[in-house]
Amino acid sequence: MTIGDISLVLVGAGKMGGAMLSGWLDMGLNPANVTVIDPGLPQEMNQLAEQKGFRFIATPYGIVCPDVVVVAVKPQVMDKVLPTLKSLVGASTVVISVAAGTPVSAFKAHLGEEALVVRAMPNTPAQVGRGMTAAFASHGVTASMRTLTAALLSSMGMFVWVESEGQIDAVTAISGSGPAYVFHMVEAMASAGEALGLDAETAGILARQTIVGAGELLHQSALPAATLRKNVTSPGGTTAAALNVLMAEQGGLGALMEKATAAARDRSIELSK
Ligand SMILES: NC(=O)C1=CN([C@@H]2O[C@H](COP(=O)(O)OP(=O)(O)OC[C@H]3O[C@@H](n4cnc5c(N)ncnc54)[C@H](OP(=O)(O)O)[C@@H]3O)[C@@H](O)[C@H]2O)C=CC1
Ligand SMILES: O=C(O)[C@@H]1CCC=N1
Repeated sequence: MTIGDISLVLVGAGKMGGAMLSGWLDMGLNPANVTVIDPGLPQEMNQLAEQKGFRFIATPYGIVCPDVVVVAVKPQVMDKVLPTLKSLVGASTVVISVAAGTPVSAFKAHLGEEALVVRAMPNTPAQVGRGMTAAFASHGVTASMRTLTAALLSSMGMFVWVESEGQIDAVTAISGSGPAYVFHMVEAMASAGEALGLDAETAGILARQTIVGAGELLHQSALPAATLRKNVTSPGGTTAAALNVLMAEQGGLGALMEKATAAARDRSIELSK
């Protein structure tokens, strides 16, 4: 089965649901086979539905056993949303949840023990085909369903399976939330540029384009990040002066990143309770 043949219901048309949907439509998902459910009927998604030709409705009604149901609502509303999905999930429907925290057991509790659940953790660069998604397939998900899930999730960037559900908490902390860390780096570099005397507009352009360029270089180059870093760093030069601060064992970025990602991982675990 190719992505063009999949019948898909997306529950939750917010930032992540919308990003995935844009990516999938660009990659060949047939809009005629797509239904999006979101009670708020957000205006932006309404316009996209009219433009692309998929069905956009407020409540799950008149949908029978799609190949895939993707759940992209906040973990906090999951207990309210899942009971409304029981009637549309068939024996061969794969339920792919992208929610942080919500465990497979919560899906089975609402949809039935036999429900075929995949927990996936994408990120918003999926919107432009540069996503990173990792997923865990629960008991009962067959090889062909894994293939179908992998086809869908790898269509929006890179995709890997993880072998235990617990690893999804770490994935969430690194690649799920990760784009926000990079966007914050742009903000921090722009502020630092202003502090060094650049005007706000120029500092913003320099910071943003530096991250864009470094990201594209990482994308196009086969070299490890450490080598690309060394290629910028002249001995005794300006980069080395900055890296002495950023790579300091005490108070450097490494220690800060460990602390930040541990906080994200812990929050993911908390959300599962
Ligand atoms: N944003 C990200 O980068 C990532 C998010 N995720 C996960 O994706 C999920 C969604 O996050 P995000 O997109 O950021 O959140 P958003 O709030 O942007 O999106 C959630 C959407 O679900 C809608 N919704 C609420 N109740 C229902 C319902 N009963 N049926 C259908 N839709 C409903 C919300 O409507 P309303 O606003 O009107 O309540 C909203 O449009 C979360 O579980 C999050 O953990 C995973 C990876 C990355
Ligand atoms: O912030 C969150 O909880 C979600 C999960 C990963 C990215 N956004």
